[in-house]
Amino acid sequence: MTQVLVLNSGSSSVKYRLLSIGSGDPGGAGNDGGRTERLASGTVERIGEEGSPVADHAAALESVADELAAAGFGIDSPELTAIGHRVVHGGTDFTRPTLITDEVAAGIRNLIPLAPLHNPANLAGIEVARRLRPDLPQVAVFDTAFHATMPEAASTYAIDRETARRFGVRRYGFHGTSHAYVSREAAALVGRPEGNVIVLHLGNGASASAVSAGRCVDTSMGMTPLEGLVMGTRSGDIDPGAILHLRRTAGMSLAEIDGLLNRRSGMLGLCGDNDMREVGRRVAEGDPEAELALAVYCHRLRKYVGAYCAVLGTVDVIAFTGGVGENSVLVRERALSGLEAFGIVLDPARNADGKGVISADGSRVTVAVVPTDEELEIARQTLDIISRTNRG
Ligand SMILES: Nc1ncnc2c1ncn2[C@@H]1O[C@H](COP(=O)(O)OP(=O)(O)O)[C@@H](O)[C@H]1O
Ligand SMILES: CC(=O)OP(=O)(O)O
Ligand SMILES: [Mg+2]
Repeated sequence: MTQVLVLNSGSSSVKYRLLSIGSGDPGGAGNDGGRTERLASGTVERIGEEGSPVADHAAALESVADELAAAGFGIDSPELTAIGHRVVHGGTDFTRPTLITDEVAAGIRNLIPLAPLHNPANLAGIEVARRLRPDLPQVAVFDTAFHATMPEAASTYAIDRETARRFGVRRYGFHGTSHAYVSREAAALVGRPEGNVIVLHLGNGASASAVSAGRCVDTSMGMTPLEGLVMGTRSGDIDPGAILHLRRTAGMSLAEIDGLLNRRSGMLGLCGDNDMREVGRRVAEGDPEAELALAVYCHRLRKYVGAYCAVLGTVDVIAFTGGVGENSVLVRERALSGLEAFGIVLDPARNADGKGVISADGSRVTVAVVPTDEELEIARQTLDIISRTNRG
């Protein structure tokens, strides 16, 4: 048995999970034959927020170590084999899980301008974990990796080629660990591992992907995790002309525009709440601001579903995942309403239940709720790299 600690350091939280993984499962895809056991897990939240006891990521990692110790697992345990880290942006340099060295850490640091909300947090987690356990192999698993196989037609922005090349302006895509895991699970659910899948990962950040035979062919996030769907605090798609207008005519600084689009937009900007549970409550009370916010959110989602039906040609299964995707009956219902002509028909009772298949028996496309498990996927990929490294 080997133990792997997975750290998913977000901008304001650190999720951790300690897993025991049987030696027969060195991390490959597919089922783990029940050999994987969750020993401990948790989330340290509200990092750096006003009044929070957790000042920064270093303090958060100390809390993680304390919580593990309280559960009977010291972070200094000799049984710990490796630490796997989620890293959001891998750029073009990192398209596979990578053993972390000083050079790799520097590479992740160089990518901060492309993911200013995420890479600093990921890096902080890596630095503290390496300080606590310099003896252990630590592996970075990149959100961008799964999307590296996107066709050029999907990854290329239609701007001057030379400028794009010089400054790395292209589409990378994110949440790849989740899209990889969920698309595989969804394809298996309908017995079509080579099938076509649309994954809707709806968390605080949100993205859609179109996956064919296990390969990502398009995704809604782009060069940064700002493009695409409406999110908790991010705008998603917006006319770049609007940004020029805010700069030129409204005189906003780039920092102000950055703050606007990344932190004061999305559901928060539209209605003052970024928690979909609260939005749902307000919609039930007939609150017009919340109603418009939900309408914008679901309209954008429906557009991407339609677009990815076109990109894929045929669709076997649509999978909802992430905190909103797994829990919001309302979002699933609104996003897929009116798509009967596409062969997409929900079963209201199954949708309300929200477990597994939620489409009607006659629906040509299967719709399912598929809980994501980024931590398990990161643990598998971490062990996979380590066993490869050990084999030479
Ligand atoms: N029961 C629920 N109904 C609707 N939304 C929910 C529910 N539970 C959680 N959510 C939403 O899930 C979102 C967080 O999703 P999650 O995947 O945990 O985020 P993260 O991107 O931080 O991993 C929040 O917007 C929250 O409102
Ligand atoms: C890339 C991204 O948006 O991640 P998260 O959903 O964790 O913010
Ligand atoms: Mg998430």
